[in-house]
Amino acid sequence: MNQGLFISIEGPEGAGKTTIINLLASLLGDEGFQVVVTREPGGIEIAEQIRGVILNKENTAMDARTEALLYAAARRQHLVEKVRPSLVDGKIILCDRFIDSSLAYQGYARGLGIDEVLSINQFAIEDMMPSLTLYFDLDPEIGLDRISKNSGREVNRLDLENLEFHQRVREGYLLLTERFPERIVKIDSSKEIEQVLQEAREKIGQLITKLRP
Ligand SMILES: Nc1ncnc2c1ncn2[C@@H]1O[C@H](COP(=O)(O)OP(=O)(O)OP(=O)(O)O)[C@@H](O)[C@H]1O
Ligand SMILES: Cc1cn([C@H]2C[C@H](O)[C@@H](COP(=O)(O)O)O2)c(=O)[nH]c1=O
Repeated sequence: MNQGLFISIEGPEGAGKTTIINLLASLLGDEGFQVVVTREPGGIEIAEQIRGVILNKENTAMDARTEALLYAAARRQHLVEKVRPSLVDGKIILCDRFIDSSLAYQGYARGLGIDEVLSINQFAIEDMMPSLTLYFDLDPEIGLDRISKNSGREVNRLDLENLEFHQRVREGYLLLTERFPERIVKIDSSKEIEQVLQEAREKIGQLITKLRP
């Protein structure tokens, strides 16, 4: 039985996902909620190993379908080992990226097809979807500029794709917000961090009343 709350946070590179997740976790923790911060691909040992393979800059020969399958495999393991048990324990899970990243990056931007990528992911996740997805919308030029100034962040294989690719990622996300309006909420992440945080906290608000400690 799921008693917690599964929330995914999505958006292009540099949209502010990690920044806002950490601030949200701190806010919600102060309010007495048990919060798990995690990420995809990764979050547990096996999935972090898969992350290493996918994002390795040397792996330039990686086929798009191989890439999609590796993301789905990492997702499966992470779900089984971390997301599901945390939900059963009644925790709020803030997950930095989930299935919509695969739909936007592999399905749309790589051109594999949103429905094709959805179908391999349905095998991986069965029926485990987030109750809410916060999509941080940002012009990729601004996002790439932000991460280029963040010297602590390692550049990965996906970052090295050209601007057109990152623009398609954004288009893909925008299509997803139209397709799944009951789940995905769009937030303008070109605003100041405090404003983005406040909006994200408000969107989570209605859902967490039942978990209030
Ligand atoms: N609203 C904002 N306005 C200006 N700068 C921001 C904002 N949000 C985050 N930043 C800065 O942008 C950079 C990228 O932020 P962050 O790492 O949170 O993005 P991200 O979406 O997690 O990126 P990625 O998915 O590419 O790792 C950081 O240096 C962060 O301080
Ligand atoms: C889950 C997932 C991720 N990606 C891409 C998106 C980013 O370019 C990297 C992850 O790096 P981050 O700094 O942790 O955001 O992987 C993807 O293409 N497909 C996916 O399913």
